[in-house]
Amino acid sequence: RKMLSSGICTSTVQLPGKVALVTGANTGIGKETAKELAQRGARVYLACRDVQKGELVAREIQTVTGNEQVLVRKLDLSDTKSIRAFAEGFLTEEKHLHILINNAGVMMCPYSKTADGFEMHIGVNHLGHFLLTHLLLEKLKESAPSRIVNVSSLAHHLGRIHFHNLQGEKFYNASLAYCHSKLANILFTKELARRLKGSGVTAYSVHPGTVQSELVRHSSFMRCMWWLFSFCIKTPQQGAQTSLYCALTEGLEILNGKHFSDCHVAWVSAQARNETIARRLWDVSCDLLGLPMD
Ligand SMILES: NC(=O)C1=CN([C@@H]2O[C@H](COP(=O)(O)OP(=O)(O)OC[C@H]3O[C@@H](n4cnc5c(N)ncnc54)[C@H](OP(=O)(O)O)[C@@H]3O)[C@@H](O)[C@H]2O)C=CC1
Ligand SMILES: CC1=C(/C=C/C(C)=C/C=C/C(C)=C/C=O)C(C)(C)CCC1
Repeated sequence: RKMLSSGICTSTVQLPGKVALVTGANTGIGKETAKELAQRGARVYLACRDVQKGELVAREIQTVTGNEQVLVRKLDLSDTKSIRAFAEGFLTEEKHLHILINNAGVMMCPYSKTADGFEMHIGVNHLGHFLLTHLLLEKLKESAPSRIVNVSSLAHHLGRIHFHNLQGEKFYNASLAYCHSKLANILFTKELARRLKGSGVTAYSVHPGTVQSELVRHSSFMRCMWWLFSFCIKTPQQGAQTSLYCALTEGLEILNGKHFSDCHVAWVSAQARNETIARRLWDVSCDLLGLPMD
């Protein structure tokens, strides 16, 4: 475990008066990320598709950290109506947003579609967070300096953006669909960072490591692997360290748009470095979501 679990966020930054939002915060890496942000005094929004699960976790975080400012709001990233309703509520009730952690994710789902007809991996992992970020961007700019952390994966190395088959209708493989969506997370981060230059908002993508969590729920093989190797893979708390590092470390602004693993800048695949693909994916995503292509 020691070998596979390096990378600890050593920042001592405290967050009184700051507002943070973590998607998929009711379990796994998101829960531990939210807990640490609450521990440091931020008001933390847990954006969860299952509000009941979220409330249980919010109570637990409040008890452990002594921070009452842990709030649960409904967000289903597989439905753009839910994303818009969430954003509308958040923008009405909250003056600031300093830290946005786009953490929620699904892996290896059987072929299925979101409420808007997007393939589930690209729909939830990429397009859902793309829309959410767009809707919250003005608030992030008004709250600058502020940060966006997109939780991607080492698995992006196996990903490709097939623009002619973005929704997996021509061919589909559940593992590769996950990899493609994680590549999209990195391309989104790069293009977002480029567009945000000078705004005081910076964006980072991360690979959290191989982490014990519910991510493997759709694959009995992966569940078995995770169980067999549970002694050596990261705990969710260890998995949260790189997200926390990117959200908290002072002076990280010069690394805007970079990808991190084990709290260090990490190498990404050739496709993930391709600016033309990043720009095209941005435009296609805007088109699919009915957003203006500025
Ligand atoms: N675990 C690992 O080894 C690795 C994880 N990652 C990435 O880390 C991130 C966190 O994953 P991890 O904690 O491991 O996985 P978990 O499955 O434990 O947590 C995923 C979270 O995402 C939420 N979620 C799933 N679908 C939706 C949706 N439609 N709307 C809103 N929330 C949703 C889940 O909610 P619910 O509980 O209701 O299902 C859950 O809270 C993911 O982006 C994943 O790709 C990357 C590399 C490795
Ligand atoms: C081979 C091998 C492993 C498998 C690693 C795998 C399969 C990692 C998959 C990571 C994923 C899917 C990340 C999600 O984004 C373990 C368990 C570390 C134990 C040591 C040997």
